[in-house]
Amino acid sequence: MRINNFPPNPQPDANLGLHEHTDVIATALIVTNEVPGLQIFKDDHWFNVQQIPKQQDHILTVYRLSNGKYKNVMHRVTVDKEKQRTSWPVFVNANPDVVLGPLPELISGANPSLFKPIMCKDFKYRRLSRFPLD
Ligand SMILES: O=C(O)CCC(=O)C(=O)O
Ligand SMILES: [Fe+2]
Repeated sequence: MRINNFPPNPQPDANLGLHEHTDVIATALIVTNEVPGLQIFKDDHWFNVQQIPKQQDHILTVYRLSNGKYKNVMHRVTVDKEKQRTSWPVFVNANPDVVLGPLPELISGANPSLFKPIMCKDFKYRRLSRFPLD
């Protein structure tokens, strides 16, 4: 779990709390203090994620498992002009000793594998170290 704190900022040109990124892990459950700010990138636009009271946002990082069909969600956080925003993302990691690769049932002659299998711990290390991946 991580705790993010985004103090308010009235300056419109300094309103980015967390730069655009994708998460490394399998799933992130994000609990917030219900101050909006999370945005996702889709079709060349940033969209505000609607806050559903007492619910969690769900970001799935299944790019490799789905052989590229489902993309990791690019997201960022903006800060509010007046209200402090706090979020508690709970990152659900894959088993480090499991091999991560496209699900075999998704691979065919017409849909060849885009990724080499890699141990989850090696994948996480390479992503966090910004080393190249296929
Ligand atoms: O605060 C949020 O809603 C998202 C935080 C986030 O993307 C992260 O900590 O990786
Ligand atoms: Fe994130």
